[in-house]
Amino acid sequence: MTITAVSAAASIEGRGIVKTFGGFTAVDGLTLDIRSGEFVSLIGPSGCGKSTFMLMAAGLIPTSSGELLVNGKPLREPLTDIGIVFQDHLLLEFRTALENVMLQAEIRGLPLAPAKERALDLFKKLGISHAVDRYPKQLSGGMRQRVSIARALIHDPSVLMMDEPFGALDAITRTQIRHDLEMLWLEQAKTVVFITHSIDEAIGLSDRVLVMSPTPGRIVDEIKIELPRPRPAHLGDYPSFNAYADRIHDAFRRFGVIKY
Ligand SMILES: Nc1ncnc2c1ncn2[C@@H]1O[C@H](COP(=O)(O)OP(=O)(O)OP(=O)(O)O)[C@@H](O)[C@H]1O
Repeated sequence: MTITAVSAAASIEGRGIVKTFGGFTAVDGLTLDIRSGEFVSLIGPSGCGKSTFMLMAAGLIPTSSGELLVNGKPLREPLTDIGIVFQDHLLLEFRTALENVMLQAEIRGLPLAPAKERALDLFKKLGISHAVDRYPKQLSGGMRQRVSIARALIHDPSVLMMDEPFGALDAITRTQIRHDLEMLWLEQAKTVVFITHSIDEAIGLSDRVLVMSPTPGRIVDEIKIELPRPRPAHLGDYPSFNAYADRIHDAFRRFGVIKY
């Protein structure tokens, strides 16, 4: 099985990023460095500007001030070398799982035979080979998100952005899909920006967790996660997991997001 060569993973830097909508400041002076090939989670309360940051970092909406650099170059237009997974799978109901993934290849004008080979390989690695010819309504929520991940990776992008991709899934499915994503990332070495409300998910997946304040969003803590990979389903097996989780809870307590 051949897989298209892995493109170099991109670095993303934000320097004093501010985003206002009318008179409302959604993101306020966000500074961060996401290194090439790093898995970084942004965790923060609802409405703190996580998705807004992601859309800016993807070049889909402009910053109000501050600068975003991708591979050291100012970001001036939408990134194309990127795959995005949202909480909603956004699959076309009239296309099969494989056809949904191939749509990305078709739109990008990729040679279809190698793209199909890569799609089938991704389906296999994501444990959904049996579902290639099924339509979205014939898939479980977890399977649909796996198809969304395959669609985001079919063109071998250097950045994968994921906005609460597992937010609508049950806890058991989340535990397995988290592992599958980690294994895929270990193999494919993309830069991943992962937005989540889940402390387990952030610690279970990330090299670094960036904790955001309530609105207007700023980074208030940065936690390097030094747990071996692949990480277990039960993260509490590591005493340091509890220390990382406490630190995130403490940040939210400081800002009154958690009151007990
Ligand atoms: N296009 C827009 N126009 C006006 N306000 C907006 C717009 N987009 C986002 N906002 C506001 O900016 C703030 C941040 O929104 P954003 O969706 O980035 O938060 P979030 O942290 O991703 O939230 P959640 O975790 O609930 O998804 C919110 O108050 C939201 O209402």
